[in-house]
Amino acid sequence: TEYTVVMVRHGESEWNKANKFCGWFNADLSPKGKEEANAAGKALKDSGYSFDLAYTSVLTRANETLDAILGELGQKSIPIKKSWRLNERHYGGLTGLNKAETAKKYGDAQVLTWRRSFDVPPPQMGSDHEYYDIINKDERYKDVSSEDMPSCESLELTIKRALPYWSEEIVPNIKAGKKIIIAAHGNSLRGIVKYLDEISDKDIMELNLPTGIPFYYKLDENMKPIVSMQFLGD
Ligand SMILES: CC(=O)Oc1ccccc1S(=O)(=O)Nc1cc2c(c(O)c1O)C(=O)c1ccccc1C2=O
Repeated sequence: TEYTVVMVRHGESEWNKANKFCGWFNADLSPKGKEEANAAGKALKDSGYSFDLAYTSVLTRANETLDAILGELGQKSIPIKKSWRLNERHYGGLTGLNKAETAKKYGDAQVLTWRRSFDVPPPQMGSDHEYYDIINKDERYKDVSSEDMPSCESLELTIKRALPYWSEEIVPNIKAGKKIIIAAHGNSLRGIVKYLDEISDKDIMELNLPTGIPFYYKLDENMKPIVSMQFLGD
């Protein structure tokens, strides 16, 4: 038995364009990001893909990417399951800062440490942070327990909260024979990919998934990759 699952990182967001840490801030796709999403849908359509079930985060940029893809496929009626566990990494107090502001506020050495660390979180987002209320009071998180709600995340913590969703929610549906697409974020998809291909902590930090280009895994009955991270159009 062989299962195919498709994954795609959302297209460029308005904050990516401004090189600002976005994380759990709910930025929209930029016009370019929308174009990327449409192109992803066309690529999947041209390759003859169709899906029974879709997964995404609770963030609009991923939801819009999925919506554009399903629109291209004429499959807007399939069930879509959303979870905060597929959200982007939470950048805590860095949320909203751009490169210059980050370096100015924390210094290049600290930035370099953060960039190179798998388990070092950025500073927490305090309740005085300008984006604290818009994130923590968002309806999207009404069912998330307060101990699950992060104030910042290392890549390690991001992966730790994403993987249970893969194993407990997505895998059973793959095994049930559902054709699945996951539209999520760079770091939540890193978690799934790291687990599937048994990638080291060090190597996963080198892996930057391109935006808006779908890739698939072919998995055997034990969910072991037969084909890993095959990008469409390759
Ligand atoms: C390409 C770019 O301008 O990246 C930005 C964007 C905003 C701030 C800093 C930068 S940077 O040029 O220092 N590069 C840069 C900086 C960083 C990261 C990163 O992946 C990166 O590429 C992180 O993952 C990261 C993770 C957790 C805390 C801080 C950083 C961080 O400070």
